[in-house]
Amino acid sequence: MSSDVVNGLLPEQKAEVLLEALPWLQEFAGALVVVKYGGNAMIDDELKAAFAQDMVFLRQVGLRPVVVHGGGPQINAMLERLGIHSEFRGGLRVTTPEAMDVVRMVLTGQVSRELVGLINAHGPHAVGMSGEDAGLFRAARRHAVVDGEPVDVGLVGDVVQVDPGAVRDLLDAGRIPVVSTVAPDVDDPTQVLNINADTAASALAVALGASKLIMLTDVEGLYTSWPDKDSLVEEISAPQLAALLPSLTSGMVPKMEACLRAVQGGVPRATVIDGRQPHSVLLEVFTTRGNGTMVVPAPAPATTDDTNLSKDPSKEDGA
Ligand SMILES: Nc1ncnc2c1ncn2[C@@H]1O[C@H](COP(=O)(O)OP(=O)(O)O)[C@@H](O)[C@H]1O
Ligand SMILES: CC(=O)N[C@@H](CCC(=O)OP(=O)(O)O)C(=O)O
Repeated sequence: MSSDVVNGLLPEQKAEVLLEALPWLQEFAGALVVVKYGGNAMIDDELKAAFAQDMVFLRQVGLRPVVVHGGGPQINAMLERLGIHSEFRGGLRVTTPEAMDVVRMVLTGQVSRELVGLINAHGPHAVGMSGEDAGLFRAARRHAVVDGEPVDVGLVGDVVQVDPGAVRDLLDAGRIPVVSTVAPDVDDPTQVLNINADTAASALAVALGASKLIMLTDVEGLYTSWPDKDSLVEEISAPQLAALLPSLTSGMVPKMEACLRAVQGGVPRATVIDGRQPHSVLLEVFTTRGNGTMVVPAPAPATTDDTNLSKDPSKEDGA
């Protein structure tokens, strides 16, 4: 809502907007929330600045946000500039040693710096750190799975150890940690691996015992039969998601796998939201309807129509 729109509201309407946040402020007081900011949702400067404002807002009202960022499109752009070929298999970048240098440079040296700067425009809140810092992550080489078959994707890892001590120290000092997802290989710490940011955010959320994992992407949420717009899912339980996973494709595979792992690891909810909407995080945390797709541990209590995961517009209209 622009300030013009807000100024156009009656005082009682302004109060109503603020009051809608009250139960959520109470529920999330002190809550640790891991927010994964995908490169595809870093569309323009205004949107990135709005995201930074949201992080400061969360911190200022007593939550403890931890940012884990991606940067896939930004890595693509740099690889292209340098004339290095790159492709994705099963949602993961095939990472050669040459590409790995670029991944590390772009994530830690470019995207992290930009987000830290945008947050710190509001005060000395953000501190950037890589998965390499203070033993935060250790990773093991992983394969992608394409058509049920394992595929070698090079220097790509999955987080197998998390030492969240440094992140906790920063949170305890009132800071906002901003994490980039490069990690040493557990079998050869001199080798760094490229970690999909969804995967890393999930591992960190579990290790920190986060109250919530929020994933910002460039789509409204999970569609059960992509790209059928009527198949957008509002809420899905871990068992339902586990059954759906083999049918998912491209970037949704690591993203929904990450949500599932987070919830199975004890995070009470993981949401995928549309980062193209300015202030999508504030809307997700502090409004009653929220937005996007929420993954929860157990199926919601049965309703008259408990087979349909999709939003039913007729119900939204109160019909
Ligand atoms: N079932 C699905 N539901 C929603 N999006 C899907 C689905 N299958 C594929 N996609 C694609 O996945 C993209 C999000 O994944 P990705 O590009 O990796 O995002 P990010 O950069 O935010 O991690 C969407 O823009 C959409 O094009
Ligand atoms: C292994 C792998 O695919 N790593 C990702 C890391 C960045 C990322 O995950 O960025 P988004 O969240 O913007 O997609 C990559 O190289 O693009």
